[in-house]
Amino acid sequence: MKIAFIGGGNMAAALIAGLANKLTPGADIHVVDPNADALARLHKQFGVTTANAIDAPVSAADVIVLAVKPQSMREVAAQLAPFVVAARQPLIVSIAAGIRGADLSRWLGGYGAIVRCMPNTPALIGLGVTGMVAMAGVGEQQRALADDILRAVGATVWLDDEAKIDAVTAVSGSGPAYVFYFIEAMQQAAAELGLSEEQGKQLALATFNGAAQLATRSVEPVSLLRERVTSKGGTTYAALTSMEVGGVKAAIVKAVHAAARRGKEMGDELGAAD
Ligand SMILES: NC(=O)C1=CN([C@@H]2O[C@H](COP(=O)(O)OP(=O)(O)OC[C@H]3O[C@@H](n4cnc5c(N)ncnc54)[C@H](OP(=O)(O)O)[C@@H]3O)[C@@H](O)[C@H]2O)C=CC1
Ligand SMILES: O=C(O)[C@@H]1CCC=N1
Repeated sequence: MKIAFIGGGNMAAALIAGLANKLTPGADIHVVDPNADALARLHKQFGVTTANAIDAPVSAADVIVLAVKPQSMREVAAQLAPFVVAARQPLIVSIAAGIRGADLSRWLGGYGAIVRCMPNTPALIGLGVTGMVAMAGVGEQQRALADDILRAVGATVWLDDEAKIDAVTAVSGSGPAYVFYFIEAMQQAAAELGLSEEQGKQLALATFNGAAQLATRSVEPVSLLRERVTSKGGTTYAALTSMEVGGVKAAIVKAVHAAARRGKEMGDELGAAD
């Protein structure tokens, strides 16, 4: 299977790391990006072929992954349109936040074989999760192909309604950043309490890994697992009370809503009719 990536930045690199020489040989992955350093790194690491502008190997691809910034998508789609027409019905996979399938299809000259995906960066180590929705022009085989690609880098969750992808973006697309933010806060507190940087890192990361695994493997709700840590009048109670007083949970819920709103807003702004 030949896969072309338009855009070879952070998220493309995470996906390529999971796919190259696993689902398909590195040499069957072609990456287009104006940034020569990014291309050199990807070529060296994974053996992918590269180009600084859309070229013939893109037309030869079975799957074209659009991994540029949402703000670049319209221009890139216009550049890509003649190559898609020349090709044999490739599957287009867009990972851009906000960009709606109908807008992308219009920019591609009415091309409809588009799957809209929202992966996340743990794809880099095969532990990603991707929300996906197929546009009406996607056949069963292409839908299965999209699923194979994203399952090579983690789990997939199919949606029946494209509007829900803004929620996926807010929860799991952006989600790793919230987790890293929480880990940073734990590490800062560890340092303030006199632990070394290394000790704080080890304790915070092992706690996140352990708690996430416990929650994943447990049949019980996460709230019950939380209660089991919280002894009456004890240390966890003191911490959680402080978080409640500080409005931490409400702030997190509000933040996730802000991300979802931003996704919709980007769709409105960037997809506005020509
Ligand atoms: N980062 C994440 O966690 C996630 C990102 N996404 C989505 O993935 C997409 C890419 O994000 P991310 O990887 O973070 O962004 P990056 O900025 O890291 O990557 C985008 C890349 O596209 C390149 N580029 C710009 N214009 C073109 C062009 N005309 N043709 C080919 N390549 C071009 C950029 O080059 P240059 O830097 O020189 O402009 C850059 O290397 C976005 O749409 C984002 O919404 C989705 C899920 C998660
Ligand atoms: O921040 C963003 O817009 C992208 C989409 C999800 C994660 N990063």
